[in-house]
Amino acid sequence: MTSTGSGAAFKKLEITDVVKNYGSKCVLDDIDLHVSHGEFCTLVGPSGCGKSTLLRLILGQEQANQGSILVEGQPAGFPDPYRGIVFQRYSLFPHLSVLDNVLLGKHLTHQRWWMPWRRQSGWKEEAMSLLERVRLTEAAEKYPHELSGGMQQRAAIAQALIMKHPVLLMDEPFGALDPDTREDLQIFLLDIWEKEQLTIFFVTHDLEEACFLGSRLLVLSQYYTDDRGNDPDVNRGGKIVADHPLKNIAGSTVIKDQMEFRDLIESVRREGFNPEIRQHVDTFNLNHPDSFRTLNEY
Ligand SMILES: Nc1ncnc2c1ncn2[C@@H]1O[C@H](COP(=O)(O)OP(=O)(O)OP(=O)(O)O)[C@@H](O)[C@H]1O
Repeated sequence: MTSTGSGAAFKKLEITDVVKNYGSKCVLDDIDLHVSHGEFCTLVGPSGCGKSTLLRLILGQEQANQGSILVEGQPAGFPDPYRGIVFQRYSLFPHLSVLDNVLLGKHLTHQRWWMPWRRQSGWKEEAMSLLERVRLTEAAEKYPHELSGGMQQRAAIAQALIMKHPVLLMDEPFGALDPDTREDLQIFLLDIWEKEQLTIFFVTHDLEEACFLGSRLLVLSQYYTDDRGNDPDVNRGGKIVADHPLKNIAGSTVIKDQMEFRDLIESVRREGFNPEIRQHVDTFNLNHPDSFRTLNEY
């Protein structure tokens, strides 16, 4: 794609009729989705429904078999500074200090092979200010193994933020953390999302986390029916079966105790997680204005 470089304002990601197969197995079956600047999309679904695959397609790490993924109207192509990713683990290099880990992306994108490994003026200040933002100033010269899991993920977020990727993709970034650290980082991420006006695509197994963090909740599932009927042998890939606009309140977890919030979690569970309950494609509750479904021919 034609990149406008990191830090550019992002307007729209358009996914249309996307199909992804691995061999004869259909993993994603006709995905249609538009994501606009500033949305915080959380993506949930049963194991194996294709969440990480969808993230890899958006990143450009893999290519769809059919359909198109456009970023600013250009084919998503291969990974570029437009899209950054934070994984559950292993985003940090163990032999680099926290500061050097944060600076790594700068070196890789700006340095040439004939240049010595040298920080350019301003980079260190920028990295230190981000480390302050993620509350890791004291840990700047430490190595990843000297940090707790929560600190490592905060460092990984700083590593992604320094690149100013217009779209931040996060694959279970808090999945390995204890509940308190996880909630702490949820609040932290909401705060950064709001202040930096990021566009985030966040995969999680935790429905509470998805309902709490997102401005938009997407449910991807292989448990649905269509005109092919209920035959379990039908090679059914994941589809977006629900798309809910959400109202999140940055900085407050009070919403987690409210009945409406608990009800939403239960309805999401029914919509996509129970193989015994299968909606027909015609009844999907895609009630977000940027969600739509093109018709399949079976
Ligand atoms: N490179 C690959 N080659 C073959 N099959 C793959 C490959 N990557 C994923 N798959 C298969 O595609 C399906 C979807 O995998 P994916 O990891 O995207 O699901 P997921 O929803 O993220 O799962 P989980 O919630 O368990 O992490 C799985 O059946 C998986 O085995």
